[in-house]
Amino acid sequence: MTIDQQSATRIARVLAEALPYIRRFRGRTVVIKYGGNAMVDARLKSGFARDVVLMKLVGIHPVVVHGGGPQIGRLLERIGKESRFVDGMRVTDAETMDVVEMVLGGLVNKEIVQLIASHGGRAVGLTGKDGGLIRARKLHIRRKGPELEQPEIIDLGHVGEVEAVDTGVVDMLVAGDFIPVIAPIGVGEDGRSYNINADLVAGRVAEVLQAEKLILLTNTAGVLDREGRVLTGLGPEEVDALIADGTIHGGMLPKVRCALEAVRAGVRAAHIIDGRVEHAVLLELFTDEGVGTLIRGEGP
Ligand SMILES: Nc1ncnc2c1ncn2[C@@H]1O[C@H](COP(=O)(O)OP(=O)(O)O)[C@@H](O)[C@H]1O
Ligand SMILES: CC(=O)N[C@@H](CCC(=O)OP(=O)(O)O)C(=O)O
Repeated sequence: MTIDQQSATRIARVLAEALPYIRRFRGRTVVIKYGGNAMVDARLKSGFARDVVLMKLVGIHPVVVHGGGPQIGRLLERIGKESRFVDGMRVTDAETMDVVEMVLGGLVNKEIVQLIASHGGRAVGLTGKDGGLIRARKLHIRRKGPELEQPEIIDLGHVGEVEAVDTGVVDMLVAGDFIPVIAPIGVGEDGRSYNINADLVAGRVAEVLQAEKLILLTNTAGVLDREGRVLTGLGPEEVDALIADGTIHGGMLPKVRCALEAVRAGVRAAHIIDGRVEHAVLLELFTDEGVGTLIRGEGP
């Protein structure tokens, strides 16, 4: 194959820009949360898989945690069940839990594993049940309305939060040059399955692995202000204010919360980026500008 002068110059420029980042991140772990809303078409899914395989090729260790909320919603709709969310969390009764487990642990997980395989990578799909990866406990949401004296406790059914992460199985896969692909299902002490928001799982996995980066791929350009502009360099105070005035709500709530937790707990950086942009992950990793919203820890 021959390449023309213009393409050769462009490739050389891209490589020169990427090289310092490749050197910096080699041997380090990057946790990528692949949201269901970012899995929109075959071209984008393929681009995502290619990026993950390329990272591995240059010596970075990607660990994928995926969502699949819209995919769960579609199957529930087919069986005549309505989806209901509280603060971005799906209310999950026993029947919904079965659907969640089938869609996340089966359909979506294996689709991503296969996508990575078709681009030359070796991925292994896991749920939090495999190798004792994610111990969960029931999540209780507390809400304090202006008219309430005591906070109201909302029962979301089989919705969990992460109690503990044992990354033994992930470490083993990474050491064997595999790419772990994790579905956000945890198991309680009682042996019950829990549906956990994928952002929360990604954040905790990144923490325990002390990842270089946590990258959350979603369907917006990042965290947006009321005028729709992308905000970046957000710390705890800014995030609190944006939640309080309602600018950040719904599905963006668990993202910003887990990103803040992760950077507080030692993950070097957390980013919320647009999964609808082709090669968004590589643009974030390997360009000076990066993309989307950077979440920072304490201080300016
Ligand atoms: N300030 C905000 N900036 C961007 N998106 C926001 C904001 N507040 C709420 N959202 C909502 O959060 C959604 C992303 O969360 P979610 O639907 O759970 O995506 P994912 O499937 O990627 O986890 C956006 O599509 C948007 O509707
Ligand atoms: C408790 C809870 O809400 N769990 C999520 C798990 C999937 C998920 O997080 O998917 P996205 O990342 O695509 O939103 C759900 O049932 O939709």
